[in-house]
Amino acid sequence: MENGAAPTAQPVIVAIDGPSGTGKSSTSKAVAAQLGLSYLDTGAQYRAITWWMVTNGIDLTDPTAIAAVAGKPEIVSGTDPLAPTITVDGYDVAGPIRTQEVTSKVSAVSAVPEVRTRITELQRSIAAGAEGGIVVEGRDIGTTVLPDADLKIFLTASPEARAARRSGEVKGSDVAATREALIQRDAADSSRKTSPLAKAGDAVEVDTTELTLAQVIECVVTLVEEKRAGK
Ligand SMILES: Nc1ncnc2c1ncn2[C@@H]1O[C@H](COP(=O)(O)OP(=O)(O)O)[C@@H](O)[C@H]1O
Ligand SMILES: Nc1ccn([C@H]2C[C@H](O)[C@@H](COP(=O)(O)OP(=O)(O)O)O2)c(=O)n1
Repeated sequence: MENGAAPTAQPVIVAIDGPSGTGKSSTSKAVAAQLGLSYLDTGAQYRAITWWMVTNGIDLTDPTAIAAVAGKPEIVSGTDPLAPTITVDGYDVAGPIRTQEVTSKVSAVSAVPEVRTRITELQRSIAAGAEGGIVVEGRDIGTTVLPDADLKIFLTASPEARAARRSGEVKGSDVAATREALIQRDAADSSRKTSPLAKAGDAVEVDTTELTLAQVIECVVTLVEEKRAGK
């Protein structure tokens, strides 16, 4: 410190990407809570805009129809990792965005460039406004939304582990069917033209297949602390 001022923790921006069921949400929330950072679930935003389109009867087989209304819904994300929230036009959609119908349609909606431009702008403004720093999780955060993030993590896990985790959340669900649906959604998200699901060249890849959630959290917290210490 040149002028003798006490060192302060710089706001840190952490990008966590990866396919469904790799542990992005649980890890990001816990890391943010532990380190006093904000938290943003970008998948919830794509789910929210999809929910609005379904509710308003938009033809989701027609990208032009989706693009025409992409600017209409007002999506607001609350970034407290202990109580994240999401509303559309003031309506709490935390529950409705997790239905099977929304899950099966979100890849089609999120592939439309006008949707991505709109949601990406929103994500960047939330990250810029997070004074203490933020953990942002999604599919294209390290590659497109926040390419200058201080730390980028790419989580992976075998399709079997991911399907077992997801089925564990829904009573009576079929692991084989869940696995097929996950694989299909990954393929759609990875093959779209605009900012597909991809690992940034400078991201640290963590395979969580054989790790407990606590181990993944510890690993990411250590990586953030090392970054902050300038290692
Ligand atoms: N390493 C892990 N081992 C076992 N279960 C996990 C692990 N990471 C996450 N989970 C569980 O798997 C499910 C999906 O995790 P989630 O964080 O929602 O993944 P994502 O956000 O990548 O889709 C949750 O029920 C979560 O508790
Ligand atoms: N940054 C992001 C985040 C999610 N998406 C899209 C693609 C994903 O299939 C859906 C839903 O994401 P979400 O993270 O909620 O999915 P899971 O809960 O991990 O199954 O949104 C995206 O295109 N870009």
